[in-house]
Amino acid sequence: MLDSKVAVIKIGSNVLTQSNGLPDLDRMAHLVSQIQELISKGKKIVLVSSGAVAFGRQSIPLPEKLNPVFKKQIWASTGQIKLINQYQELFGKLNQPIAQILVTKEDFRDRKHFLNMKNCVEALLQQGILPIINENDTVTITELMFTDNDELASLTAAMINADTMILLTNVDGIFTGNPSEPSSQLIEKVASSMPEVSSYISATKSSFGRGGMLTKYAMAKKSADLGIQVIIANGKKDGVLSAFADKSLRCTWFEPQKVKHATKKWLAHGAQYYKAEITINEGAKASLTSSVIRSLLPIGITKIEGEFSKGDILLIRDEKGEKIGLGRAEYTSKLAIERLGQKNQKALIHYDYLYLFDHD
Ligand SMILES: Nc1ncnc2c1ncn2[C@@H]1O[C@H](COP(=O)(O)OP(=O)(O)O)[C@@H](O)[C@H]1O
Ligand SMILES: N[C@@H](CCC(=O)OP(=O)(O)O)C(=O)O
Repeated sequence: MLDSKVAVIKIGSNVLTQSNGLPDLDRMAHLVSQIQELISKGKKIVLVSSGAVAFGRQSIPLPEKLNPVFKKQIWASTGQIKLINQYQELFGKLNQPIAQILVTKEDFRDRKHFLNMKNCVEALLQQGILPIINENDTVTITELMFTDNDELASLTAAMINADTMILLTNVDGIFTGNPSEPSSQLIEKVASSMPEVSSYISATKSSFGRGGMLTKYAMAKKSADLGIQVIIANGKKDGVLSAFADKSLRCTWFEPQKVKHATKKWLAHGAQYYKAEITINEGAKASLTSSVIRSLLPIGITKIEGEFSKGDILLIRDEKGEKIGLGRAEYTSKLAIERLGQKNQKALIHYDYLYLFDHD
C-alpha cells in the first residue's frame, strides 16, 4: 500500500445499515472519527456516501404496490436529509465542517458542469471542509443513473486527481469465491499483469447494495489503470481507516499504473457519455497509435455519425468498426462534416484530449 495525500473514501449502504435495516449510527460515528483523524493529519479527503435510500426506507413505510421508481425517489429524497444531518451532527462534534454535493451522470459528461464541480470540490478542500457526495437519486432514473456509487467514487477520484480510492463495503475485499465460504481466500493484491479475477465474483449483492462486487472490481481496475491505488476493505470492521493509515489493513489492494493526465482521466470515464461517433481510416489509426504524439486531423476521418458541439466527447472507431478511443471535439459536427477528408485543416481532436483504449 502506498502513502496517500488525496483520497476518495466511499461508504456503501450496507456499512451504514444494520442487518435489520436500521441505520448503524455507532458504525457511522466510528468511521466519522477515523475520517476526521486522517484530515487532521493533513490528508485531503472526499467522502462518497451511499445510504439515502436505506435511511429513507427505514423511516417512511410505503405501500408494497407503489411504483418502484416513486419509492426510490421518496426514500432517497427523505433519507438524504437524515443521512446528511447525521453526518453534520457527528462531524460537528469534532469541529469538522462538511458540505453536501448531489450529482448526476450528466454533470460528468458536460465539461462545464464537470469543471464547476471540480472547482467547487477543490475550493472546499482548500478551506478544510469535507465534501460529502451522493447521487442525486430523485432526478436520476434508468439511463441517467450511475451504475452505483462505486462508479461515482471512481469518477470523483479521477476528477480531483486523487492518489487513492477506498471502497468500504461489508466484506474484507475480493475473495476467490463466496466470502462466507471458509474455502474462499482473500485476494490481497491485484496487479495489471494478473489474469482477470472477475470470474471469482458472483452477481450476488449484499442486502442493501446496488452494484455488487462486479462493479466495484470494474471501477477499481479502471481507476488503477489511471494511476490511482484502490483499496476494497471492510467498513464494518473497527479501525479500518486507521489500519489503512499504518498499512496493516487486510484488504484487496489494486496496484496503480502510471498516472494519466487529468483530462485523459476525464475522457477515460467517457465511454458511456460520448455524444457522437467518428470513423477514421487505417493511416490515421496507425498515426494515433504510434509512439509519436499526434492529433486527429479531418483528412483521416471517413465518417461522422451524430451531431456534436465543441467540447463534446466523441467515440472513435476504426474502419472495421472497432472502438479505439475517445476524444474531445475542438469544433462542431457541422464544421467537421465540411472539413471531412480534407488536407490542411485544424485537428478535430487534439492529442491532449485524446484517450486510446489499448495504446494509452
Ligand atoms: N468474490 C467475491 N468476493 C467478495 N464479495 C463478493 C464476491 N462475489 C460477490 N460478492 C458480494 O459483493 C457484496 C458487496 O457489494 P455491494 O452489495 O454492492 O456492497 P456495497 O453496498 O458496499 O456497495 C458482498 O457483500 C458479497 O456478498
Ligand atoms: N445513492 C444511493 C446509493 C446507491 C448505491 O450505489 O449504493 P451502494 O451499492 O451501497 O454503494 C443512496 O444513497 O441510497
